[in-house]
Amino acid sequence: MTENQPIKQDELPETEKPHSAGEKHEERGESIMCTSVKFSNQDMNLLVCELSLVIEELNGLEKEKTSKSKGLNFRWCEIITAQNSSEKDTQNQMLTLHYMEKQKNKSLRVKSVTLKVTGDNFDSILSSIQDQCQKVPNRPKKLFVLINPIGGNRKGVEIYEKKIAPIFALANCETTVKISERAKHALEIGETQDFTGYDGIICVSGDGLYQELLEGYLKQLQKAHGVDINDPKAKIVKPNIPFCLIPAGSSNGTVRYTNDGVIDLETSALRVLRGEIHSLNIVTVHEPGKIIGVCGLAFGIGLITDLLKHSDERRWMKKARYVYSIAAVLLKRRRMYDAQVDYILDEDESEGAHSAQDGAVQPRKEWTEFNPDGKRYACTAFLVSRMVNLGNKTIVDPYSNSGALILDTGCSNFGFFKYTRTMLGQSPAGEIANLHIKDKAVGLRIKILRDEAVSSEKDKTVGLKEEDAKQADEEETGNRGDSEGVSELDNVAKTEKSESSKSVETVEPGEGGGEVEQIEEDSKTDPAKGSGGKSEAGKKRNRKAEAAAARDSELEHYIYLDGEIKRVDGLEFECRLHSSFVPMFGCVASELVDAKSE
Ligand SMILES: Nc1ncnc2c1ncn2[C@@H]1O[C@H](COP(=O)(O)OP(=O)(O)OP(=O)(O)O)[C@@H](O)[C@H]1O
Repeated sequence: MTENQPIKQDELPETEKPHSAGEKHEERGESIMCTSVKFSNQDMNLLVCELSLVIEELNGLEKEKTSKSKGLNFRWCEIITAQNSSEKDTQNQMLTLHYMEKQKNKSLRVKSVTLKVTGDNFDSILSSIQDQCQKVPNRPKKLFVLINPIGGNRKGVEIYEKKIAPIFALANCETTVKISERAKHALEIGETQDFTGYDGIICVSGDGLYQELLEGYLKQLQKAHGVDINDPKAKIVKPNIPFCLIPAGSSNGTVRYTNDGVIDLETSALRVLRGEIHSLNIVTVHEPGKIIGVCGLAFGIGLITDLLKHSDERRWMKKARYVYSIAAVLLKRRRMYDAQVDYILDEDESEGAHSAQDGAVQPRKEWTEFNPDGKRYACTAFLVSRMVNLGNKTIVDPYSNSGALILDTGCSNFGFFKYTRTMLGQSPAGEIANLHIKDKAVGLRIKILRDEAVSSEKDKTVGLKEEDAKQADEEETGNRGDSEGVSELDNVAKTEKSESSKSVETVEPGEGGGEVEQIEEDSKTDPAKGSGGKSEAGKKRNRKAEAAAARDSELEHYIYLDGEIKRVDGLEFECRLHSSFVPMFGCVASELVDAKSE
């Protein structure tokens, strides 16, 4: 495979196990060469065929008609290579076949079998097998490898050297290996590296490094083709070198979705050799006039960002920070924001609002405004893949031509948990009050509106630094001590329990809006609490209100991109989904294959 050849997609057969020689016999194709071998102490034939490598009993063809013959039938994509292992047995000509085998848990493992060649054409049979291995469609000959040394549990380099490099070496893949030296280094590498001649780009990392490398590479590609990547309507050029992620990150979402749920180092490396390629959607995220990110999993604003930022600031709490932040943000400081949201749906996928041929954005539909009363949101998220409802569970289809929008206009905590469980593959959530799901989304525009009254209140506090906002936050959640933290978590459980016993509760828009509204309300009835209040309690409340407003203004400037939070200056974003865009070594989830064949 060379860089400019079209990638042969989805060409490979679905099964991944060598078959007994009698099964699927028709799939072996024409015989190219044959020799006699000893296998399991039996005299057998070794046949190099067009489609497969067959080890079968002598006269297997005739025998097969009457009884099931012993032996194996490997597709070429399953054979890694063949080696001369005669040095282990100088009296005989020994040939070792290295192949991949699918395990019960869907992972792939390297296996070997050694045969004594009793025929007199040892050298030619060996080179014939090696030739066939080189001809496997999409099996790379030259790979570019980028390792994140600090991703996940910081073992990227060790993982690559011990587990991955030997597999690529076995398959005679030439590799160029680089280690990212700092944050965003991958972006620079993507923009500047000459990828000519590479048949695959391998990221030994989590999702973050891969997204950075991809973004840089896309920028390089568009520049070379004179396409303005900053324009959300531009037909951006697709990469034609397939990617693969070796899961060395923390969450490894891309690997999960593209590898049938298997997050396993060896399996990912073997997927590269197997050469099965499917293309993933991406979403480009733009501010007016400029691209600000590329995502392969999800984009979000609001609750999802607030949660991540809250927990990021408490890294010292280790894993407990997630539970703590969920409790703190959901129960105490749920922020609502005003926004105008517009979207485009790909309602007729058969015709395709997006052309799968060139990845161009060709929406046939106009933007539709999503217009709930009051335009208030707790969260807006754009999932890059569709969630497919399989009845008893949901599954992410990363190869669908569209994504899903989640518009939370103030759903209850229980609704939020219920939907989160759905996204993790549990049973479909069904209707949830104030949670609006738009399936087959291909475009999203968000403009955060800053209400004049609130805005002027916030503007007064703009001078307050982020630290002041944090301090207010700490006053509310951080300084209450462990026992109170625990009791808050208890409350989560209680809330969940009580809410689960009734029908989904509707939260009025603004109810979760935090303390600002509450204080404004209080000030109407209690002058001491109002802005003119002179009492110490009143002043303290005012200070807290100002700090909370500053914090909310601050949070309005954070967006969520594939698990990372990013600070941006503007309040207006446009997201465009580019379907079937990034070629990725992987497979289709078995449940989706089953569902489609039903
Ligand atoms: N040498 C380095 N020093 C500091 N940061 C780095 C270095 N190399 C890469 N990074 C940064 O590490 C960040 C996270 O990388 P990555 O996604 O690989 O791991 P992760 O966050 O643990 O996994 P996941 O994204 O799956 O949760 C990226 O944003 C990247 O910029």
